[in-house]
Amino acid sequence: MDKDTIERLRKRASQHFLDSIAVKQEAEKVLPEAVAHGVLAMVDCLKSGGKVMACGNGGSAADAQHFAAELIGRFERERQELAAIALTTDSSILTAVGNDYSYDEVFSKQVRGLGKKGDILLGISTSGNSKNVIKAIEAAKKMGIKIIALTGNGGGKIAGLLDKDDIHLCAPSTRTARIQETHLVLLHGLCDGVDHVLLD
Ligand SMILES: O=C(CO)[C@@H](O)[C@H](O)[C@H](O)[C@H](O)COP(=O)(O)O
Ligand SMILES: [Zn+2]
Repeated sequence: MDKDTIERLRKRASQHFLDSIAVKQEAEKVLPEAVAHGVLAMVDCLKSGGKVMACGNGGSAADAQHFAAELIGRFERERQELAAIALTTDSSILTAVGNDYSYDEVFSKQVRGLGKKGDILLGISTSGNSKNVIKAIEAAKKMGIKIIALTGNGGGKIAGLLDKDDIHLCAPSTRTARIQETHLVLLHGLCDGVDHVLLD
């Protein structure tokens, strides 16, 4: 690899760090209070025997699974297992519902099948416009399930579905990668807050 190519790639990699830092600094100005509300909602839900159901597509599916793993397993400290499930992992459910109904229904049918009043739906969509996440939110709201929505891009259509009982964490960017990177900080902030309330 010639030196010019290395330098060009080094600059691009450097710019990713700088752009990511800038979005996170903006997010830090506007989102921490909503994270605090999200933490308290989750602790209330979990202490009352509820569970957190998480869903999203692509990178956000990975985020949903990452978050469920940290609640069931652990974040930074040992504690009791917490009830969380990612709706993105059962390939038989995803393929059957996607094939027989529509991909738009893959999360909403699981919400109706598994969810109960008092649970929380953690819906993750960088655009705020993924139809299967929207339908999951609509299903959850009909069942008395509170929504914590992680979005970006101004919140997209999801922003219009939420009411004052829900929690909206909208990353201040229009770029999917930057939004995803901010979502990870938000998810770790939620984990840390839950541990703090339960353990300290
Ligand atoms: O990770 C990436 C791009 O960074 C992709 O896999 C991305 O998550 C997918 O295109 C998703 O389908 C986007 O959906 P959403 O975040 O707009 O709801
Ligand atoms: Zn990505």
